[in-house]
Amino acid sequence: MTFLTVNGLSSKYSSSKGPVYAVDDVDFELNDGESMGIAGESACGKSTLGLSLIRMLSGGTAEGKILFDGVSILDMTESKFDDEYRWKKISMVFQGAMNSLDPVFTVNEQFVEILKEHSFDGDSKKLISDAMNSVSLDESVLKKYPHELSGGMKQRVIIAMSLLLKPKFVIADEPTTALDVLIQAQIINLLKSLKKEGMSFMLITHDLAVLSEISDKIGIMYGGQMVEFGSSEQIYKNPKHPYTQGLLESIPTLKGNTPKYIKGTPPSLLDAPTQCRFIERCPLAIDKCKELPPKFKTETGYVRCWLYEDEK
Ligand SMILES: Nc1ncnc2c1ncn2[C@@H]1O[C@H](COP(=O)(O)OP(=O)(O)OP(=O)(O)O)[C@@H](O)[C@H]1O
Repeated sequence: MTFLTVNGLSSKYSSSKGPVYAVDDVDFELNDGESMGIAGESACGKSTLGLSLIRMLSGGTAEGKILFDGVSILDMTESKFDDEYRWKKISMVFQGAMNSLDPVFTVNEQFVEILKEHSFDGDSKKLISDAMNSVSLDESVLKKYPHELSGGMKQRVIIAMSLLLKPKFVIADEPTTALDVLIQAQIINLLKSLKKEGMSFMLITHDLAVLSEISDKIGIMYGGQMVEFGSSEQIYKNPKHPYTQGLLESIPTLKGNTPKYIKGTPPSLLDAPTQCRFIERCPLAIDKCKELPPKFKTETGYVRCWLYEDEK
């Protein structure tokens, strides 16, 4: 069963230079138990997509359709969304959040504070203990202050906080960035085991290699658009968009192949898209690319590239 349907999602910020088109006309679907990876270069709209889903765009607005278990969450009042959805059904691990744990409170005090904010009046000890267990942290950690924890432990605490109210869907924005590779692997394994228990993730990262482990589906973002969406198997084995191909070729391999890089820089998001966003950097660009490509259907999703027009 599909639990998340996103259709024509566009999110804008206002800035002194005019609107920033951070997410433009994004579509995707996720079924129960499925997880999704979002990859793309810096500033291509990945975090904005996640923030749109949890309705936490500061200084921004989102339009389009987001159906969560069949209910349109963009049409709902803020108080209904806050009471029933945010943190309870959909939660988010914010980018760099492990550095924002409050240094003067113990881990337990920070958990209790979250529950207070949600006016939780049930068995808070059990809820906190469940969250700690789900991230394999010993309960002795609850008495510690953030400075007494390693980076990996802090990140687990942050993930435990996002799981506290037992959400179905967790958006994890760069949860492994700034961690060493062994700790990165631990965090990915943790997400994998939570996924086995039925939780769905949206894992946002620059790093396509990290996604392969837990994503059933992958969305590749470029210049605010999801330029390709499909099953992770298809994206890895048969990437269609020249940007996806370039991104995959830029992953270093142990075989010693020199990783390629994509020349040039991404477009400014201050201009609304009128042509293919990748045209300036695309080795396969044709005249038609001066028109904005629609989403062409692929075996498992879609690609925004004129090269696939005839495969409609
Ligand atoms: N609050 C804001 N106000 C104005 N512009 C913003 C705001 N937040 C983000 N942006 C702009 O929106 C665009 C997309 O940013 P976003 O953080 O979503 O990208 P990202 O792909 O997550 O980047 P990174 O990988 O570096 O985290 C960028 O141009 C950014 O400068």
